[in-house]
Amino acid sequence: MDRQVRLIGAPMDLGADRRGVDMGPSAIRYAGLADQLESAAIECVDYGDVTVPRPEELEPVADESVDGRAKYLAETEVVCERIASAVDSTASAGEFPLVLGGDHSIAIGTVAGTTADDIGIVWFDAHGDCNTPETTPSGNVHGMPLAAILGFGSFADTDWAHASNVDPENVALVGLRSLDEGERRRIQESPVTAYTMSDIDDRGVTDVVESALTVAGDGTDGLHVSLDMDWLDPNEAPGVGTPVRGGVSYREAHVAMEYVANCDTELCSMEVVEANPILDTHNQTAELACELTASAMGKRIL
Ligand SMILES: NC(=[NH2+])NCCC[C@H](N)C(=O)O
Ligand SMILES: [Mn+2]
Ligand SMILES: [Mn+2]
Repeated sequence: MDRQVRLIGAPMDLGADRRGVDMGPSAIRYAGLADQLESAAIECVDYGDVTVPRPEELEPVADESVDGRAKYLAETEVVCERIASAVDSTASAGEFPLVLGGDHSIAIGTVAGTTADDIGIVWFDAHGDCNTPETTPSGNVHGMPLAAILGFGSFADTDWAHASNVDPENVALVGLRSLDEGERRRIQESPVTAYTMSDIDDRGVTDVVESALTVAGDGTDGLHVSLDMDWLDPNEAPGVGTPVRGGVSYREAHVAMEYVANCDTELCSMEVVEANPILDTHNQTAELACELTASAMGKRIL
C-alpha cells in the first residue's frame, strides 16, 4: 500500500442478532493493527470511531411487520451515511479507508463512500448477504448488505444503499457455504459471480481468488474488498456471530489477502467485519482480522 491507511472504526451491532460485535474495532486495535502495519512500512493513522446508537437508546418501532423484515434499517441508514462520509473524505485526502466492523451492514456505508466511477467488489464470506427485506428469514441487515449495494428487491429505490458505481458483473463472492433459499435464487439469477467452498476444494484458493479479482477488476477503476471473519473456518475464527463449519484455513486466508495486495486494479477500500470479542477465545479472531488486513495491505513474511 503506497498511501497512508486511515482506520475508521464502525462499532455497529444493529445488523446482527448477537451483541458484542460492536466491540470489534477495539479488539482489532488492541490486537495491534497499527503497529503491524507500521512494522511493514505502511503508514497508518486512526480516525477513531463513527457514532452508532445503542439498541437500548432506540425507540421500539411501532410497525412490527416492517421492523421484522429489516430490523433497525432507518438507524443503519444513519450510521452508513456517517461511514460513507468518513470513507469519502479519506479517499479525497489521498488516504486509504480501512473500515473496522462491526457487523457486515457497515459495508453499505463503505461502498457508498467510494469515489471511483466504476468499482468491483470481492466479498469473502461464508454467507451470500444477498437477502432483501422480502426474503430475509432473520430480519438482520447483516444478511442483506450486498443485496442493498446492488439494489436487489426493495433496495432498488434506496439511494443511500444502492450504489450506482457497482455493476453486478464486477462482483464476486468467495467461500460460500450457507445460503437461504431466497438469496440462493437471487444469486443464481443475477450476473454476480459466486465461488463456493466446493470451488475452492476443486480449484484451490489461489486459482479462485485470481478469478474473483479478474471479475472485480476487469474494466473497473477501483476494487473494494469485504472480509467477513466467518469466511474462515470456526476453528481459526471462533469469535463470530454466525459461524459455519468448513471454511478456509489460516494459510488459505493469508494467501488470498496476499493476492488482493498484488492485484493490478487499485484497491480503493476495505472493511473487516463480524469479529465479536464476547464470542471469541482470547481475542484470537480479532488478532487474525488484524493479520489478514495487514497481508491485504502488503505485509509480507520476507
Ligand atoms: N454478515 C453475516 N454474518 N451474515 C449472516 C447472515 C445469516 C443469514 N443468511 C441471515 O440473513 O440472517
Ligand atoms: Mn458471513
Ligand atoms: Mn457477511
